[in-house]
Amino acid sequence: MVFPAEVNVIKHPLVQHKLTLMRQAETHTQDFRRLLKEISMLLAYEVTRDLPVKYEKIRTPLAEMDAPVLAADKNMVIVSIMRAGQGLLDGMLELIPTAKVGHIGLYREPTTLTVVEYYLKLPNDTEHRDMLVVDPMLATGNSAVAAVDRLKEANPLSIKFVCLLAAPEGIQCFHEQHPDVPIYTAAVDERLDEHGYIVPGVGDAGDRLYGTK
Ligand SMILES: O=P(O)(O)OC[C@H]1O[C@H](OP(=O)(O)OP(=O)(O)O)[C@H](O)[C@@H]1O
Ligand SMILES: O=c1cc[nH]c(=O)[nH]1
Ligand SMILES: [Mg+2]
Repeated sequence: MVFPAEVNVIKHPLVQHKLTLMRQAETHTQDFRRLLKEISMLLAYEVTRDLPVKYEKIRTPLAEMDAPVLAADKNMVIVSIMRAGQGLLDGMLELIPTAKVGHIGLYREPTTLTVVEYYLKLPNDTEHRDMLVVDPMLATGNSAVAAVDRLKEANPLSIKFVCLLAAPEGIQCFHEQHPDVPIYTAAVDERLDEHGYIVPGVGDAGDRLYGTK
């Protein structure tokens, strides 16, 4: 499984407009969650551009035709990095309802920014599936690297990492460890602050999604 490293920034105006709304400090939980769901559908559209299709004979009201459908033998697994990954997962599943879902529970220890894994549950046929790993934030990159380290053990056909925002530091770290995994993001921000938060960013994605502190 070796692909060239890539960062795909989805510059579509709808994505950028919704991201701006999410960034604003006065945007409350309900709207933040709705906007992330809407953006995740648009990201899903971009990240699935190369899905294979096959042709099946169908009948419209007027004629028969060979029409494209998703090739059933190339189903996907979407893995959410909990907790904030859930905010991307929901929209993706609306667009790709046949995908199976895995969960990996990780949190960033706030002082050292190292990663603690607390949960892992994957479908048992992952080696026959293409995998999308979703988490809104790629900050230091530690969480994404730890997740993909673990998920590679399940030997999926391919892996793509999908986020809302990435910091240059996180992209570099991720590429060093996983040069074969392309990144899809709505924006690459300026930098990390001294607490490892993305600046200008959206703040703490999990807290803003679920109204915690
Ligand atoms: O690139 P990193 O520096 O590792 O930071 C990114 C991680 O931080 C956030 O999760 P958090 O640890 O806050 O957990 P939560 O989703 O449960 O809020 C975010 O959802 C990523 O998983
Ligand atoms: O800016 C950041 C960095 C890590 N996790 C977040 O939720 N936000
Ligand atoms: Mg958080």
